[in-house]
Amino acid sequence: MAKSNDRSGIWIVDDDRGVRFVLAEALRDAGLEVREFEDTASVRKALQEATPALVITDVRMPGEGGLALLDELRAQGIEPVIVMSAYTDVATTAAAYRAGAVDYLAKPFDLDQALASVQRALAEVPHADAVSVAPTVPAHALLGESGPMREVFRLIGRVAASDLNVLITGETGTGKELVARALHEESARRGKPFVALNTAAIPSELLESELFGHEAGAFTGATRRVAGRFEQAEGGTLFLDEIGDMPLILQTRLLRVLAGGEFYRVGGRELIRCNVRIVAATHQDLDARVAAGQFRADLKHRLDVVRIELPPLRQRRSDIALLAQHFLATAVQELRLPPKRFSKAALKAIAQRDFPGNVRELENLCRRLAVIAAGTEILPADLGKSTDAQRGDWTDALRDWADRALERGEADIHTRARESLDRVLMEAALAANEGHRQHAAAALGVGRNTLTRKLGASRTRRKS
Ligand SMILES: Nc1ncnc2c1ncn2[C@@H]1O[C@H](COP(=O)(O)OP(=O)(O)OP(=O)(O)O)[C@@H](O)[C@H]1O
Repeated sequence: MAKSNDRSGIWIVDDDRGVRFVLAEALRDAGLEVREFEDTASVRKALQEATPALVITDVRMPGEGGLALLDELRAQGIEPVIVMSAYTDVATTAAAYRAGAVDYLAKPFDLDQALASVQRALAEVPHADAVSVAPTVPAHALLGESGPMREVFRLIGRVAASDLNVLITGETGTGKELVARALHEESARRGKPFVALNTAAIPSELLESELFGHEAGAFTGATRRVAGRFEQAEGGTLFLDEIGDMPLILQTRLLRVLAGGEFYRVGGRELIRCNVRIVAATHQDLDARVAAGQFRADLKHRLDVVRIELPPLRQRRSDIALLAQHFLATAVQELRLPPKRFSKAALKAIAQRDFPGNVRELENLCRRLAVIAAGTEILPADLGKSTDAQRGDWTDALRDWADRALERGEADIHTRARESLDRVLMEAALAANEGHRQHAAAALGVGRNTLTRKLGASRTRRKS
């Protein structure tokens, strides 16, 4: 068959179906054409008929690995190639760049980071018009009919067009990132990048280079110049999530950049001017952190020009039915399940629940119901099943937590999970034994010293 000269589409090569799916969905959401491959053999076959605009490949796969494919692609003049891998050792990374990769995504990666990398790479492709590149991920609908949400919509409408910095506050899962995207989409910056960075998920020693980029040779392993989030967001909006957790030293650096509108890359000498709107978010009480000396008052003033407070879901129960129906329909469609709907009684029962994890928790519940409810109509009894499943098997909740933490690339997941496990067990045992340590230790089947040591560790950590 004749091979077309058009370079079209992004080809994703990974034996892990989950990674392929998530990445492909994100790229399609951004308006890009995507093909998925589970091994290099199927890529070689497809190359006989078509030429991709860009290839994103995993390194280690059963059979032939991604680096061999890179050689082959280079021989055919097919560039750029982005490599992704869970192996971030210097040898693998260096081998990928030597073989001609333009970027290296360390798994688990942040989807915004992957998208930014793809867009940078596509900008280099000679016939890039063969691929439709949407500059931003389209905003997902921010739903709500309750009084508090109407107030949020009104505020978004009022401040979006201004270039004022916005601080969004609210408990976890209340939709802070969605509000930030809505602010961007409703502003004149729409069409320019929306770049999100969770400052709490990045080790503090990497945060500076993540924000401002670095030059080749700036530190060990910095083999080439990398643009930071500020540069990636040029002309658009930079969303700094969990700003309350930003280390003080970086708060100082950020403040200087916001005040002066210019910065240096790490290890760089060229002063870079930036035009970026900052939207920050936090689930913490920023005023309390300022009072405690953990957050700079002057930085807070810069960020907190307009404040949007997202109420927890339990304070806007009238939104629950609308959201639940939306999430159920979306889950059914995504998972390709037969259509399902809530009975009136089930919707009423859901609306009466408290959701400590807010909209995200409701979304997870609806996804679970989409899978486990037997009939086409979800009944109150199905909710019971879902709760029992959660209560009976806490590993489901742990799994949800781990999935989320991994997706966000958070650090020290294992340590934090162990600490939570210890804390929950100890608190439960102490409560059940009226605070009597010896009895609590005996009930848990651990020694008293172990209990005391762990209690001490958990207290210190919570204070810090
Ligand atoms: N009003 C809403 N309408 C539709 N979906 C929503 C709404 N609010 C939140 N969601 C969905 O709930 C999930 C959590 O929202 P989001 O990530 O914006 O919360 P967040 O407050 O930024 O959470 P965190 O503080 O944990 O980062 C997302 O999947 C989002 O799409």
